Amino acid sequence: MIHVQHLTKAYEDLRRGRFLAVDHISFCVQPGEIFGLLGPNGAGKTTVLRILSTVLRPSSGIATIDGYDVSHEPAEVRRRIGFVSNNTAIYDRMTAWEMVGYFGRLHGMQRDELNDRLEKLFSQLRMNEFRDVPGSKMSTGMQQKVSIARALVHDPPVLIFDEATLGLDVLVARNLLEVIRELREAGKCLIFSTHIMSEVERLCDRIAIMHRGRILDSGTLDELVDRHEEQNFEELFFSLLSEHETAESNEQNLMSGNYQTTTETLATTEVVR
Ligand SMILES: Nc1ncnc2c1ncn2[C@@H]1O[C@H](COP(=O)(O)OP(=O)(O)OP(=O)(O)O)[C@@H](O)[C@H]1O
Repeated sequence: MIHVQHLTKAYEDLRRGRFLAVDHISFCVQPGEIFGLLGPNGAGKTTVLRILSTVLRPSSGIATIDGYDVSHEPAEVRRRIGFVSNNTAIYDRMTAWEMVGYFGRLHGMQRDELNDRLEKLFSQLRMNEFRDVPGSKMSTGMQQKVSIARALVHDPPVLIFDEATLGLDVLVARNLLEVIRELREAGKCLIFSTHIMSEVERLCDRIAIMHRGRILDSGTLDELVDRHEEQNFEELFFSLLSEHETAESNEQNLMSGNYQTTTETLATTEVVR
């Protein structure tokens, strides 16, 4: 359903010059699967998700959703995706019902079809008790549900969650993860970015660990832990990041003739940790 091949996004800024925010990454996600992108701030997760949702154009590489290319067929891609972030951008004066309906109309849904869909969504997401509450009076949990309903209103097969639990209290975040699991059961294809390890551990079928634009490794939780012979996921995560940083600094040192072996540098890293 989602296919990404050698995807790259280059940026330029005053401090770093030209650099790759996304550096030749590849992965696929199937229907009925939750794929987690895990990485620290600046890893490139949002950039990948913005490319998938057609907001940004890649510098090179290919990304398709249901066979449609994000660069060449953006309208077809947008019909097939829903995007949820932590920025709910709820309109103060619209009620929950009006807001989700408004997005349905933007997707070209006709009145009868839209009403049926809203009834279904509001009961599925348990939103009926606040269907007439305006945005200005909604709790954070209500706002987050509206933003999910808005992303689901046109019944897309693919859902993209970008740090969607950021800033939510524990209970609301837990409910959101529950909704995501239900969407998987309904056969949706889900991609979920976070910097919180426990979320991917609890939720994701497969995980890609991202750092400085690259996917360092990907697989199921068990595959990752086995492959790297680490005690647990946390150890594995930090050791992958530190190996990558060592390799990068060795590359730079090599240029300046100040080369250290990976083992030597890693040993130093262990002590620092
Ligand atoms: N428009 C831009 N111009 C230049 N650099 C950018 C731009 N947008 C993002 N970046 C840089 O690209 C890198 C990846 O950013 P991105 O937002 O994708 O990371 P992230 O993994 O989502 O992290 P975060 O959780 O902090 O958003 C970062 O180094 C960021 O500073």
